[in-house]
Amino acid sequence: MALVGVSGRLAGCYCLRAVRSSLQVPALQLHISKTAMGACQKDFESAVNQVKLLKKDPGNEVKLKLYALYKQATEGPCNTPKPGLFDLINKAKWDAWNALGNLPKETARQNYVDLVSGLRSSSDSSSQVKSEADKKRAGYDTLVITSEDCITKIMLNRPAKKNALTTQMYREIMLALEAASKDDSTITVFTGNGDYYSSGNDLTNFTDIPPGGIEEKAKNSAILLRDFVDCFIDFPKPLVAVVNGPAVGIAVTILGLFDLVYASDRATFHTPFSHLGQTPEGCSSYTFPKIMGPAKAVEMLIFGKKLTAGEAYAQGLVTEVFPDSTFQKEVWTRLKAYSKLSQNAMHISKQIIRNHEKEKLHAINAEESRILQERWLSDECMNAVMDFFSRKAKL
Ligand SMILES: CCCCC/C=C/CC(=O)SCCNC(=O)CCNC(=O)[C@H](O)C(C)(C)COP(=O)(O)OP(=O)(O)OC[C@H]1O[C@@H](n2cnc3c(N)ncnc32)[C@H](O)[C@@H]1OP(=O)(O)O
Repeated sequence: MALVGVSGRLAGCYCLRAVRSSLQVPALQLHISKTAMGACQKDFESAVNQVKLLKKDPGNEVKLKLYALYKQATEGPCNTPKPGLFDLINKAKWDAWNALGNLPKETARQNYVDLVSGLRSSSDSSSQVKSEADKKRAGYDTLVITSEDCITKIMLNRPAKKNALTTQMYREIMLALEAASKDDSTITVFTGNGDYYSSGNDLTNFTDIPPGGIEEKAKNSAILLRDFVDCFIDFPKPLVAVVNGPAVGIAVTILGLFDLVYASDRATFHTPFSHLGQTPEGCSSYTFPKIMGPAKAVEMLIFGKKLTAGEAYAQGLVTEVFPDSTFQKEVWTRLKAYSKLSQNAMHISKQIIRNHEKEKLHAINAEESRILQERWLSDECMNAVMDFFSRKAKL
């Protein structure tokens, strides 16, 4: 379970700043440290700044060590009250700090400097190796993007986590869509790497709490969600989902904004919002009743009924279902043929079909995001996330 920070790789300074904040090592605290510093004060301050520049997420264990050493170096031994059992993040931080016992401030400072220096050298060497891969992936950590036969393929690439969508991933998808809207391709395709299409929102997104607390987290998440969905509403080219396996949550709702949805017969479609104390997003409160009629939409969006690929086809959410054994071959043959059609005619046709709904969709998206911002602060939602991570609940 990710106790602090974001799981997965962190691409840039922004993310690391967020991680650092979640560990409560703000730069403002440096003035406290100055009084306690001896000979290596400069080294320590410089190490604190270098943490911001690390390109790779060092992982929760290391982040906890950094936090503990920082607190020990600046405040001495831990003597604050132990957080409650369910305050998982603060308890993990408190445990890490408390474990340092009476370690002298000078030693903690030195250990902090040594730890950061080790992280920097491993980060430098791994970024050298990565620079080769970057040429292919064009700077995306969580997606594999390829362009071939006038088709840009955006593949979700966290198979070990069932392609659950982290905040980094939402941002990378927005960048990828922006790039695809301007490249030479005629069609843009979304698919997943591994056995899942996507298990939806990564629930660890709810555990990385910024200094402003959960209200700030909910507000930022609602903005990110709204911006993310807006990119799909506005995407100008034919957008195709190649649903290679089960799809959950936002990976399903957003399909209502795609132009074609091809599914393997292994795929399932599940929107368990009421199980999670949440409400529909991705404009599904509007697109699903429109696509499948209100009764079937309610079964999915309120009661969380999981559809097979065949059922999703019967409801109109899926364009066509293929046997899994021939899925990739059949779908890509079809898409390659489509991609040779007249580019401008396809794009203009999409505008004619979609444009008259755009304004409405943006308004619905804003409203769904606003409602979710409130939902994320509810006990129902928080308990559901806790249950998932304590292995009490799985879909
Ligand atoms: C900016 C914010 C926008 C928010 C928009 C809101 C969107 C709403 C939604 O999307 S709601 C849907 C949320 N998704 C879920 O609730 C799915 C939770 N996952 C599961 O129930 C199961 O993992 C499963 C049914 C998808 C797959 O079960 P299975 O037994 O086959 O596999 P594992 O559970 O062992 O999964 C392998 C590892 O992947 C991790 N994982 C899978 N999905 C998620 C997820 N959504 N969030 C976080 N982590 C996920 C799982 O924890 C395993 O990790 P581990 O190997 O480290 O244990």
